[in-house]
Amino acid sequence: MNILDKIIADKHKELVLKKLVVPVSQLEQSALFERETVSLAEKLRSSKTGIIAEHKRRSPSKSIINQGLNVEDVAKGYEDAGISGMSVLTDGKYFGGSLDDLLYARAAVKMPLLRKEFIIDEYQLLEAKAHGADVILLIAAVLEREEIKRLSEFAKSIGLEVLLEVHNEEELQKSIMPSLDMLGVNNRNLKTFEVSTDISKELSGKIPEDFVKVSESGISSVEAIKDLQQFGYKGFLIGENFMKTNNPGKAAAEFVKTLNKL
Ligand SMILES: O=P(O)(O)OC[C@@H](O)[C@@H](O)c1c[nH]c2ccccc12
Repeated sequence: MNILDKIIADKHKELVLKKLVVPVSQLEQSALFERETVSLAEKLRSSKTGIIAEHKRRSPSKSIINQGLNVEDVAKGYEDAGISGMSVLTDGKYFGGSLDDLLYARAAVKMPLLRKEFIIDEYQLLEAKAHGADVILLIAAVLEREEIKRLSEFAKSIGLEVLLEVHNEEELQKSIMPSLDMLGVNNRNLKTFEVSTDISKELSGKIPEDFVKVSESGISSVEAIKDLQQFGYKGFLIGENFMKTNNPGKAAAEFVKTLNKL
């Protein structure tokens, strides 16, 4: 079984247990459930730099990235860096994250927050909303077209934006539908962990204009961004490059500054 299949199998188990402990009614009672969300797509459309910085403690491909930071400090640092939004990994087993991370980030900042999770069920969308997310991720590699449709429409109905992630043309073609806001191309193949921005370039022309294009993973230089901007990308999801430092906010601020100068 590849890692992605393993993660999804675990997610199914985790969800059965979670639903026993926290019923939907409880999620809907969260004060955050009524919160008006902020649009990441709009921020990206109007930004010159379009950085979405991620909070990621560890990953299956790199093991430990940074375990010693406080998520609120990271969130504030990112916000002060003038980026467009933040991605918060909430998977515990493989990425060392939690819904509490999302909640603490929400309490610390106003910018759009993406719940970075392996979404397979509406319940996780209610959780995202109840913990202060503005945007959710759907991964085409693990969802059928009908599931993408159902989940994205549900997300939109509770005010969440949708970033759909693909890794190849087949995933892209099966996923295009009006209930998506942003289309992300993951430069990391989640099955083999190989990283190359070539895939973002290859797929760029096949993404319809109405979606904001996001290039995800393996980005560590401003030159790579300048290059991807030529292919129409407006958003750039960066994790490790900032998280591996002891001050991700500062690293992001310097990155944005250099990018603005180019
Ligand atoms: O740390 P990187 O290489 O900058 O990548 C960030 C982000 O794109 C990556 O964490 C990611 C992209 N899609 C995902 C899906 C699940 C988990 C993680 C991811």
